[in-house]
Amino acid sequence: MTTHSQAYEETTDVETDLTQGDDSGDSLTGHDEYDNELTTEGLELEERQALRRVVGMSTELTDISEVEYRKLLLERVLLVGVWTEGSAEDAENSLAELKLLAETAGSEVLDGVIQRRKKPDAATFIGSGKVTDLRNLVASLGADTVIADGELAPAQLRNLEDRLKVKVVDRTALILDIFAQHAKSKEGKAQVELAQLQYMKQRLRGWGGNLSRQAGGRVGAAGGGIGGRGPGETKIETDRRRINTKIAKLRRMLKNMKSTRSTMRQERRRNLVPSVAIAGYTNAGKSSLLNRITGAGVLVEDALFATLDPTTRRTTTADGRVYTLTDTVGFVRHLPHDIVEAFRSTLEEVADADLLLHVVDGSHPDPLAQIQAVREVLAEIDASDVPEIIVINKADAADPLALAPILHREPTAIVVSARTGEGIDKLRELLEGALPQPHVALEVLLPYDRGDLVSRIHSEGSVEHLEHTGEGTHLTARVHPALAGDLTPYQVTKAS
Ligand SMILES: Nc1nc2c(ncn2[C@@H]2O[C@H](COP(=O)(O)OP(=O)(O)OP(=O)(O)O)[C@@H](O)[C@H]2O)c(=O)[nH]1
Ligand SMILES: [Mg+2]
Repeated sequence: MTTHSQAYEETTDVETDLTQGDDSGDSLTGHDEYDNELTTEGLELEERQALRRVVGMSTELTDISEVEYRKLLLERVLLVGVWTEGSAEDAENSLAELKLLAETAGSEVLDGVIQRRKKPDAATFIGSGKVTDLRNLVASLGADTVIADGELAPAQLRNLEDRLKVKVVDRTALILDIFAQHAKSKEGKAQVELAQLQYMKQRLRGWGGNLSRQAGGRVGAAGGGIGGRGPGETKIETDRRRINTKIAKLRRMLKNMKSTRSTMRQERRRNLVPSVAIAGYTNAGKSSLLNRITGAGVLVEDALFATLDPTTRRTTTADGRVYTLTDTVGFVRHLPHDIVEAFRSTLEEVADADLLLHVVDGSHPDPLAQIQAVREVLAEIDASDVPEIIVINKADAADPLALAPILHREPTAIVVSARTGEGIDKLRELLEGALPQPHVALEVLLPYDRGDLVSRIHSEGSVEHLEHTGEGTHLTARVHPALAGDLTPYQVTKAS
């Protein structure tokens, strides 16, 4: 018997009953078998309460341009998951992560329940009989929102809201909400808004269906004008049109921003400055690592998705070669596709890098799953071919025994702690060795009045040997072709 007491201190009988058994539900055929598992003793008394109208339900889209939807106002939430595959522990980890996400979004998690099913119910996500029990639980806890650990189809969302009588939100909407709260730059905000609108557009039917009923006989939406009034369907059509217009506008805006960004990138390319991107699961310590390596003061927070805007810092190798290090948005399991799509231009930073520091939280209960999830996103943004160094962070907090399986799977991984500095020197060494080497190897003798060229070799190339002689500075180095051109007059011999 497994319980969720780890993640949810206030574990109820409900969830323990739902997590019986220890492997995938092969023997389970239909949802009816589950309908009596949820024990609800003592909940009958709450029956009447369950039907009460919960404050904060009204989420009618009055003005699309405000993306009202962004303000989910999740307050007292109940989490619900469907455990379809993997171990009980995996299912619990997933719900524990959902709890972190919900808290990051600013809500108070009252409880979490998991139902063991072969697959989510097509109509109601959890078994249809379970919905009644869930409604009782919602009522007894006084929850105002239910968050489903997955992506709900519009019909599932509508059905659940109808029956639970509280707002229902899925994992995707929750992540979008966090992104909306954290986006700071103009580009970041536009990207999130685009993702939200796309998500909302697909669900307009579901939301609209509920909303038109909620709106009752009210006349039209504010700003809707003559065309905006009338029955729900018409309003949905109006909303859809407005959303499409807004989406097109955001796309244009982002396209312009993207070209600025790629100009900046091209500039770096032209100067042949190697670029290193720090990628990894959210909260793995990417920003901390950037700070530790470069001394940058990037925001570090024990929150998911603290960083949405990529920060690039120039720094130098031990031998003075300049490279850039970019901190990026964190990844998460099932990162909503709309987000990946919207953040594509930001994520191109990763795909375009010469080297990837893939940061993993060594103190996390399931670091290998994190690595897997990150690699899935990397593949989605065509970054699978970028050379990668796996950096297992938080060594100070991790159980050394827990690190063994990761090192076994990823033998070239390096263990560090951005907090204590452990392993950082070794990481720098590894990183510097993995930077692309300039192609042209040469040997030059530079007169002492050409100190400018000596410093260029240091910052743009890599010095293999340096000696001060009577006639000037004698250097063997590798440099990029443009610099090699400038050095030709001083060349002693030329290797290939
Ligand atoms: N114990 C320990 N905690 C760490 C270490 N590195 C980072 N942290 C903590 O982990 C949390 C997340 O760190 P961040 O650097 O913000 O992580 P991030 O990967 O940038 O997170 P997002 O930007 O939210 O995706 C913070 O509370 C850090 O203090 C470490 O080496 N050891
Ligand atoms: Mg960060």
